[in-house]
Amino acid sequence: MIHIEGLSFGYRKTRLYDGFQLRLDQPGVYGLFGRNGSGKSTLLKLLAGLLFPQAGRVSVQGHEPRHRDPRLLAQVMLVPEEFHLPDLSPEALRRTHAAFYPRFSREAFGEYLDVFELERDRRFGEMSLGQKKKAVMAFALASFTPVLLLDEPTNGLDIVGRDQFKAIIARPEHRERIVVISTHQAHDLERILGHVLFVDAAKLALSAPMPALARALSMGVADDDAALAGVEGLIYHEQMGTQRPYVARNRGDAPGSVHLELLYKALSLNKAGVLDAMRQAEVAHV
Ligand SMILES: Nc1ncnc2c1ncn2[C@@H]1O[C@H](COP(=O)(O)OP(=O)(O)OP(=O)(O)O)[C@@H](O)[C@H]1O
Repeated sequence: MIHIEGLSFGYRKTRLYDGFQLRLDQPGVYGLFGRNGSGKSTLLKLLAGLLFPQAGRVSVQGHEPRHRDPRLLAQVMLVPEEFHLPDLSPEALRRTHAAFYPRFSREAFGEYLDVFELERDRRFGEMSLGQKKKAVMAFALASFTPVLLLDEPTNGLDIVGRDQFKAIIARPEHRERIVVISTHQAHDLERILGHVLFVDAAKLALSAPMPALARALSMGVADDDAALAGVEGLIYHEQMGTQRPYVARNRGDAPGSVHLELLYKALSLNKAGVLDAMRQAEVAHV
């Protein structure tokens, strides 16, 4: 469980969070979105106890991460966007670090390394950046911490690597975890996300399960301006040649399709329109 109440945090020159609230009570895969510099990585570090709130309370699995209680550290795994690894092999990493995570599965680690096509005994110093990232993610996934925080996990992975990552995270053994993924790769990850969080202007602008978004919003591509003019409840549209991808209110009973990249742009440029559609559809948000 993750509970944040009244969080304020800023760096010397940048105020990032002010009265920020967030509650994640259910297991699932949460996509954390926001513009560059909106504070996503900072939020993950606050949850992992690497940064401390200046006001308010952050609670993860019933502990305040700032105390860095070993009982919590065994339950939370953060894979930062940039990391430094000792020059070990994946197998040596397991031998030296798995003991910190009581639920770590040696068997799953081996399977994930196989999925990622990594050799257990090859040293990190001999691996490419993407291969190192896969090795660290295989370890993090196999740790089975109840809370898993991934900062831009697919950055630096090739197309096959992204698919491998999605295939692993969608496996049933991860269903009981809270997985928070900060990403700009909205389209890439939309099939595995169950819930969307959007951070904007020091607040949580949107927190909604994917099915709720599908009930409230309709997204598609109009062939031209005339077709776009026929779309009711238009919230956002853009131009791609003659085509007009759009986000509109879903006025029917059937759930619409959710394209996270379009939603991201709609939220960035017409947040009020999206939130209004959520209110009108009476689906939970924030
Ligand atoms: N150690 C630091 N010292 C001072 N300012 C920082 C520090 N780390 C981050 N910042 C600033 O805080 C803001 C938020 O940074 P953060 O990395 O959390 O954003 P982000 O949403 O993850 O960004 P991106 O999408 O670009 O990865 C940025 O303006 C950044 O310059």
